[in-house]
Amino acid sequence: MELLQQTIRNIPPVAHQAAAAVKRRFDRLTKPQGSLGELETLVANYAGMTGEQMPSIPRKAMVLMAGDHGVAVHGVSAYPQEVTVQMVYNYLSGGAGANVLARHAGADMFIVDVGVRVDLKEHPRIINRKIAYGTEDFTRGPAMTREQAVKGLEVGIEIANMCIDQGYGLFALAEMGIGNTTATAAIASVFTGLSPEQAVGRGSGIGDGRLKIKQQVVQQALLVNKPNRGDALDVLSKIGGYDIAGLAGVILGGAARRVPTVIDGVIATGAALIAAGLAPEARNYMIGSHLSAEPAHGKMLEVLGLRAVLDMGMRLGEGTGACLAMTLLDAGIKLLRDMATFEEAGIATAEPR
Ligand SMILES: O=C(O)c1ccc[n+]([C@@H]2O[C@H](COP(=O)([O-])O)[C@@H](O)[C@H]2O)c1
Ligand SMILES: Cc1cc2nc[nH]c2cc1C
Repeated sequence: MELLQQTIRNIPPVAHQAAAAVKRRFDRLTKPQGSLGELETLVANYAGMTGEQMPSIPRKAMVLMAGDHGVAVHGVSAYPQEVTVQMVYNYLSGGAGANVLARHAGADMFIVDVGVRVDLKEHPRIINRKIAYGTEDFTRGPAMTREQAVKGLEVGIEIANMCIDQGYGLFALAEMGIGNTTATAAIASVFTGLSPEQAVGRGSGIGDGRLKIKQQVVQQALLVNKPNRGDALDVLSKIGGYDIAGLAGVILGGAARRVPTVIDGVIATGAALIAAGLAPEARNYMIGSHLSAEPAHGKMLEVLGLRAVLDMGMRLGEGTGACLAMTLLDAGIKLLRDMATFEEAGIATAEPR
């Protein structure tokens, strides 16, 4: 609890001067003013987070939190629960979508077991921080205890600190957990006011029958647990997951040391809602990536004040959208640093209006 509280207290305000300096430089570059659109905003916001007026390409860490969800017993996923652990081995061998796009973005992957249902085989690349063998079924009571939720958050903070100590300057959130879109829909319903029917989507690709069950499951979870939206730790412990807790911790740990986090899809955004509930200032260190196909995602981003930079119908999770967004941020930083100014190129500036 101490690490969590201290981390929250340490989150600094953003450096508005650095963001303003970036905007001024974009206006001096050889292009019509504002013509790089949201790419300019992305880099300016990033500069406000890090405090650098002339940011360099950051070293990138993708933190993938894997955990199982007790609610999976209700058949709310299109895939069996074993897929969580099977995909963890796929990440370790480098063959998942997450691995391909992390390599594409130049990000190193940190694969963390925070709550997978079984013991994993020894592997040099797995970071074992297992808190429990999956969450409890939250239609019958809380998914975890408050203490376990704090532990999950502190795992994320610890991993963030370890990465920052190693020189990483940007995080991408990534997760794997069969059933985690059900937990996320419940969290989304609490923080956005969407009804369970509106918040629940097809996740990994369920049909109409499972969709109906998933809606009932979320409704039941809210009825049984009565999560208090004013207490994010209450929400996380009752209807969250270890993967979500760990990711919320990464956001907080990064924010406390001015390291921004690219959020990824609907589950990572659920973690972002938890982080923002615990520390509203943490929102200033979040970067949106894509708009997931899950129906609640747009509203969740809106509540957080985040903008999705991509809208491609993606719904894989695993940090795949966050990786693509990181490549856009890199492109923006390169433009800021490498384009010529009007003065350097001897090009006439705009006519007065
Ligand atoms: O990131 C998203 O927006 C997203 C949307 C739908 C599914 N997923 C992934 O699919 C898994 C959860 O789907 P489900 O149907 O088991 O809840 C989990 O491992 C997520 O990484 C991810
Ligand atoms: C194969 C597979 C990969 C995933 N990655 C994230 N969620 C997933 C769900 C499945 C089923």
